[in-house]
Amino acid sequence: MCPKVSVIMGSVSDWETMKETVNMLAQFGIDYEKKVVSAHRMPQEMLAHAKEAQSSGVQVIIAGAGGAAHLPGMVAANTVLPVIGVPIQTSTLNGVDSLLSIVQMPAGIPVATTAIGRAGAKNAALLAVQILAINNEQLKKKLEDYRSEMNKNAIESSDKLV
Ligand SMILES: Nc1c(C(=O)O)ncn1[C@@H]1O[C@H](COP(=O)(O)O)[C@@H](O)[C@H]1O
Repeated sequence: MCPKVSVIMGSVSDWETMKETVNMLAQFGIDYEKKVVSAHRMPQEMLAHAKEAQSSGVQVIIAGAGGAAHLPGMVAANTVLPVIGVPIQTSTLNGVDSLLSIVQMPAGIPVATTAIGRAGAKNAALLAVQILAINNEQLKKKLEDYRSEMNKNAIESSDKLV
């Protein structure tokens, strides 16, 4: 199966966070690929990845990066596929550096930016699923079931207030 979502990250050190993304994609039965691709350390490979994604059947790219997080923006500049950026939490500046590097794109080249860290990594997957579900009723139903389950758990969580 060719991957529908390409999950890339600037370094193997981002994997702990980006695992949340692939786990959520797997939960929805989405075919994905995962790769280390760095705009800084692998500029030629990054360019090739962005340029070839669409023709290889990818529909959404999720890019996690920390610090001077140029990867999502540089990938977005080289494809018209939707790009979702995940700011990795950093030890020096808590991920605010990553967030600001990803979110402040100039008009014309959007990157859909999530929250910092693991919650953002999870939401990146959910947003990708929502994009894929636009033309997929089965996937839409899975998203509705996921929301219902979350709603039920939240309501029942009051019982834990003892
Ligand atoms: N932000 C980028 C890019 C990029 O944007 O191209 N390449 C690596 N990195 C980030 O550098 C941080 C530290 O990486 P190392 O742990 O490998 O030194 C990682 O969070 C990675 O995403």
